[in-house]
Amino acid sequence: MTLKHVACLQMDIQFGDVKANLDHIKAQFKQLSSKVDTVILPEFWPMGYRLDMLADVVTNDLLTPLHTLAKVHDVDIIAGSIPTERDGQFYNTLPVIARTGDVIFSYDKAHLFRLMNEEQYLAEGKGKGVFQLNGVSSAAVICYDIRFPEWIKTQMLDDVEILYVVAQWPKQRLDHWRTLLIARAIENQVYVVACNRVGSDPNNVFGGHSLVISPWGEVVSEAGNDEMILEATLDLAEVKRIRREIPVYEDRRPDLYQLK
Ligand SMILES: O=C(O)CCC(=O)C(=O)O
Repeated sequence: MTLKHVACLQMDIQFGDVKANLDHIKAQFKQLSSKVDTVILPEFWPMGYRLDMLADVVTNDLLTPLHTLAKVHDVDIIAGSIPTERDGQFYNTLPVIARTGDVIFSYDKAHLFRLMNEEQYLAEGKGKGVFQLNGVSSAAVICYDIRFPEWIKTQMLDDVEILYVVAQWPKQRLDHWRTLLIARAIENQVYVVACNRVGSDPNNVFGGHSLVISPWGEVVSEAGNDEMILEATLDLAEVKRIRREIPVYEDRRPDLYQLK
């Protein structure tokens, strides 16, 4: 299968209101076109950056309704992120839910964003975000992670063709968002599918501009500042074509790279 049709749910997130956010997502799934095979949600969609609520939010069963949405709509879901708790610590966790309803993978945000106090509430993830989805080698990271090209490259070396990014990226640094995402697409020759939120919370205004970028760095589709569903078709044959044209993976010189 070389064609994929993705949909980013660029939504506003009600601060601390898990039920309202889940209801909104359920309503948005009813608006998807019949072509969509993969849906992407934003970071921390259950409650936004209401980090003092983590202990309360983790008591909600958020996966069961997502399993149902995946099965009923016959789509895979890159489920933004939700808070999880393990061994007495909270994580910013991105679950991947297959259309069968199974959680096939989950990734914990590796780089915690001090500007939003994440390090005071959350533990750092330790594993890569690489998984297979319907035979396509894919990766997923969360927001601030895109500022670390060596982290992204580490994952792309597993033959990744699509990089999913889920975010709550503030409007005031929207130029960084676009530039970093386009650079990650060009330097890794991958499709980038990035879902941001809109709206505001007591501390930030969020920038929207969810993006789908080709492995050549062209913007395939871009949202504005409003709530919307951003749909786009990816032709994965392009990844192989571009890697043949400019063989950056073969031309790498890891013997020269000292990143410690
Ligand atoms: O890196 C940035 O400017 C934004 C990062 C961010 O908002 C986050 O990781 O939640």
